[in-house]
Amino acid sequence: MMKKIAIGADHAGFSYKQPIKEWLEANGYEPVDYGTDSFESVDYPDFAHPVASAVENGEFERGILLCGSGQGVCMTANKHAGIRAALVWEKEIAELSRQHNDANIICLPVRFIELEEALISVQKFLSTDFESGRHQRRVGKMAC
Ligand SMILES: O=C(CO)[C@H](O)[C@H](O)[C@H](O)COP(=O)(O)O
Repeated sequence: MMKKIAIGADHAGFSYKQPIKEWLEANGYEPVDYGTDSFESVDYPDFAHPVASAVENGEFERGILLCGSGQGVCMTANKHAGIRAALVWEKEIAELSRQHNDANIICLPVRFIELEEALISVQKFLSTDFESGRHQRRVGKMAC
């Protein structure tokens, strides 16, 4: 199931969507693209909600969201009860978001991260396991 990855962006995240899709395909993943498809100004919740819903309902194990700062898509995705969306700006944060937080969506700030760092972060996000143990207890306390 992990092989299918949901990906979505607003206009500010659009420029990294294609390179990330190409990296996913080159590394054995199957990206499913929820848009947007141009630099025309759009509203990030219109793309973050569908990706979050698809991960939440089990269609995908992981998702990738892109916007200018990463904040808008992250805040939107985290409105979904089954989502743990992580704002990631470098690879170690990506690893920690998996090891400690069992993140199921990575949110990348395309206006503030180099493409190479974004790609390495995606790689870490997809290949790092949750450590469980004390972290499972904490993740279990997230819901309110
Ligand atoms: O949600 C955001 C910021 O909280 C994202 O970074 C958006 O991509 C950004 O707000 C878009 O800004 P723009 O001036 O409309 O291009």
